[in-house]
Amino acid sequence: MTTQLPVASGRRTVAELRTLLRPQRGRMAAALVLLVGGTVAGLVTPPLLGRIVDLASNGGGTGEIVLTGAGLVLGALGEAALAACGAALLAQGAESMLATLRERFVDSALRLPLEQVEKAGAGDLTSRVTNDVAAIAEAARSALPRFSRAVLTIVLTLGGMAALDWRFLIAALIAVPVQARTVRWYARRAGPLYSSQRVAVAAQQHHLLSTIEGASTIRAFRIADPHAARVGSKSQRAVDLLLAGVALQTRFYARLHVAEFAGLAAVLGTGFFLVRGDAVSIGTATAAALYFHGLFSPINVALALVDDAQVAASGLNRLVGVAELGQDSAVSPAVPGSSPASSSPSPAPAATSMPVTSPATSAEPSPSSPSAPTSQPVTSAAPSPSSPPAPTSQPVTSAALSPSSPPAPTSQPVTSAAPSPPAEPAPPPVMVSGSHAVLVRGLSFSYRSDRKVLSDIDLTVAPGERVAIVGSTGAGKTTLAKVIAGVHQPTTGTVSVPAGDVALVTQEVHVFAGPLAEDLRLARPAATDDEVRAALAAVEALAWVDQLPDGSATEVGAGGHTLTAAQAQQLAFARLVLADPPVAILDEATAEAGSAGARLLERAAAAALAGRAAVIVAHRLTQAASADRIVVLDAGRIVEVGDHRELTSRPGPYATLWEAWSDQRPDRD
Ligand SMILES: Nc1ncnc2c1ncn2[C@@H]1O[C@H](COP(=O)(O)OP(=O)(O)OP(=O)(O)O)[C@@H](O)[C@H]1O
Repeated sequence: MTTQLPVASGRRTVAELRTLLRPQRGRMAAALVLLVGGTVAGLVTPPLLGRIVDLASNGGGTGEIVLTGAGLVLGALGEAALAACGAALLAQGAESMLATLRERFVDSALRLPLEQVEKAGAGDLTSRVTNDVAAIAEAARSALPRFSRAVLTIVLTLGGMAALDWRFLIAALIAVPVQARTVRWYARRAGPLYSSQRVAVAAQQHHLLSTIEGASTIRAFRIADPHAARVGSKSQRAVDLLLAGVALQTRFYARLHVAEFAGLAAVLGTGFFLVRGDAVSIGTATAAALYFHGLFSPINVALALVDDAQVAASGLNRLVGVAELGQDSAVSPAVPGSSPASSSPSPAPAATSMPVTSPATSAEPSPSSPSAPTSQPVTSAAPSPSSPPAPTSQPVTSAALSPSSPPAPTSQPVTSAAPSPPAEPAPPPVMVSGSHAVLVRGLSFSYRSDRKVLSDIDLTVAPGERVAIVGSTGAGKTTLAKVIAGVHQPTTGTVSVPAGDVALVTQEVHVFAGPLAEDLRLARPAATDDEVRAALAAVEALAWVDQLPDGSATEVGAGGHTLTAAQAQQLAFARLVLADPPVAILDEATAEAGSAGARLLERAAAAALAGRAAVIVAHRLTQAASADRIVVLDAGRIVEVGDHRELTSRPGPYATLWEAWSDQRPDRD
């Protein structure tokens, strides 16, 4: 089930617009002055035409008529020039505001908790950056200048009518109640309709995208028909709502025409009686009728643009919704305990002395472990609520390594990760005996409330230690890796990665479009050419990279040189080398390739992991055999811990897995 990303309220959006408007104030004020000037220049036309009527009916001189005609031409030219400049300035200002909002949206979207994006589906974000931005851009470019001019024309024309004779203004205002009712009637229906249109289009795009992305799976399982039917029903819903919008607009215009008829009849009738009573000349009555007729177009434009405004406003609310959400989540890592990799939905224990004497199944480092933590006791104080926010580390390492990497956690040495509100007293310091790279305490995790996927996990990984997680399919290996990496938040318990960044490398490696070296620099933008080459050499990729048409400058990714899955995986390892995080999580990173390729990738992984703590989800048990420690998971619980020699020397779950795997292995390496 998908959960749409949030939509901001109208009030929040207006507040956001006000902030965006601040730097554009000068430009917008100049635009307003120009537009008012243009409108006033246009409003001289009806009185001048009325004057020509009077001159003609009273037998005035040709010279005077020509002079009035010249005034008409000047008025038209002035109107055109001033209005064009004003509209251009207004559009520029609006575009600049939109550009800023778009940048903030992208920035926020990249910081969103992955879980939230996954729940909302890719279509939601995509439709916000495509359809919504297009609707707002269109409104900013064309609707806003037209709307501003229309409103100015209406206001100033009504003033012009009053100047001719106040009774013309009263007659013209007869149309207003009908128009006001029409607008209210329309706005009540249009808002919800456009919102549901956007939701329907987002759902349609989401299903379309996921169907295209999963095309090979759909074909393999022969489930094309139900998928096509699902896309069809989503499309039908979007079409129905779009047609409902067209029907609504038609009824809207029909009502407006009634208002126009009533208003014009009233103005002409008033003119007739005023001329008969010698209160005004025929020319003045003509000017009043022309003024009122001149209102048709701007009133229709302004009211019709209510339509565009509704569409743009609903798009704007959706953009601001994400922009604000991203700000919230960007801020949250600074709050003690709320960073992805150091989170705790439940309050941390008051004080814990570690290492805790662990039961046989607790995955503490064994004393014989080659990289056991130092025995020097380290007191690490959990940040108190009043302490300054922990500095957030660059999100570059994790984000660049895998599309499913989480935002980087805080780099503060947080061992206790209670999300205590500021009002609560500071949690007492947690005593940690020995340093650690990853500390998992009492962790449980559920995707759905009715089923625990992980239960009572305690795991400590020492700096530089390599821990392999093994277990049968569905045991919870990937889930544990993702929780440690911060992709998922623990349901209960704590995960802390005190040393700073953690990088997740999965087998779904994304190669970003662009030169290969730039792809690697996503992990470390400041990396020199030599560092990039050294990283490639470390993972044994330099030889084939040098053979590419333009070496490391070769365009790769979508539309560029196609890389094999193994090459893409090597690039992911090279990014890991460049990012140089103290902790790396590998999830089946070498499971893709065939046997020879797998050995190459295993060497690349080993090189990339050198010197850092690693949690490796091991499907090939050779990965487990070479690890410092092996953690065996079964149905979400740790059932066995030890190194390969230890675990194969006695009967147990790992020995059984090893035996079964050794029997199947064709190469027995
Ligand atoms: N996104 C999800 N939503 C709901 N349940 C899930 C989700 N991902 C995994 N699960 C369930 O959680 C359990 C553990 O899955 P997980 O992928 O962590 O196991 P695994 O040991 O990595 O398995 P495998 O070796 O097949 O990858 C399984 O029962 C799986 O069906």
